[in-house]
Amino acid sequence: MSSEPPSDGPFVAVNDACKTYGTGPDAVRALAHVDLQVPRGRFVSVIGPSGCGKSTLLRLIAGLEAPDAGNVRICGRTTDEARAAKVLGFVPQVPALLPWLDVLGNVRVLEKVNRSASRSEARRGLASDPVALLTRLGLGDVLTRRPGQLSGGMQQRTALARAFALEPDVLLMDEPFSALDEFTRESAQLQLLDVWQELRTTVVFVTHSIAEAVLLSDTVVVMAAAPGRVAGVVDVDLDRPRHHGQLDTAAMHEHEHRVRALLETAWDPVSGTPTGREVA
Ligand SMILES: Nc1ncnc2c1ncn2[C@@H]1O[C@H](COP(=O)(O)OP(=O)(O)OP(=O)(O)O)[C@@H](O)[C@H]1O
Repeated sequence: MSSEPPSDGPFVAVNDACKTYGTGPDAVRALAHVDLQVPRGRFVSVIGPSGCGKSTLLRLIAGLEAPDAGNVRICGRTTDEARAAKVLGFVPQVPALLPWLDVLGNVRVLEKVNRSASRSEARRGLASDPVALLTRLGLGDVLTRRPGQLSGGMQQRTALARAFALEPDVLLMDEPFSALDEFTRESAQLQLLDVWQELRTTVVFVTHSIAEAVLLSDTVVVMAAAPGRVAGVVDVDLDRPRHHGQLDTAAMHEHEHRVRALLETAWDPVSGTPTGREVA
């Protein structure tokens, strides 16, 4: 089966997806009629208050859970078909590294079993060279260290390298930098941008950070809670390649302001509760 997407249409499409956990008075509407379209090669972030359904949305795209209504298509396929074709990669909040393997071993371990068949035939530059990939992510000096000998930032960058090395068509990331301190986080963002700029993998990235979402993304999808829904979308037309020098520019602040304004339409930042206002 070819991994090439249809020439038209989005690469990742979430169509009118609904997901409710539980029943009766305890039911939680985690997602209510959510639509999301991600074109090929785009970096899309999903941001929103705690409990608005970001992780649920990612799990639906990953095929780890099924929507109650609506559907998800990856490159025209169902999520089951996409998983069978190994076109989906996932970077969780907590990196799941194998403690008995060193950094290089952790990146190489899944290569043969998990790389999608189409990719095995056409391995591409950076992703096909684990040492080069790890070096670009700032890990060239720690290739032989085990996870227990790494900082949290190093562990997460190893997990990123492993995900990119599998050359997924779609890479899903669930707050991969949330546990890192600000300084470590900034350098991890830059290294991610550097690798992504070359590989241009289609990414859906969940974050709580407005600055991170704007810096990394082509598009920021803002979600609201109770029920989980899309409050609005902000396209980020800042030049690429991106760099931290852009963080303190008027253009960056303007985009951040638009994301924050959307967040505030559906979430009261003082009480931390949903306003209940639906956003057009
Ligand atoms: N397996 C589950 N069973 C019951 N309720 C769930 C389950 N998973 C998620 N929920 C509920 O669904 C809602 C959305 O959860 P989800 O984890 O997707 O939100 P989130 O936006 O990712 O939150 P956070 O930013 O805190 O990680 C929450 O109210 C959560 O409590």
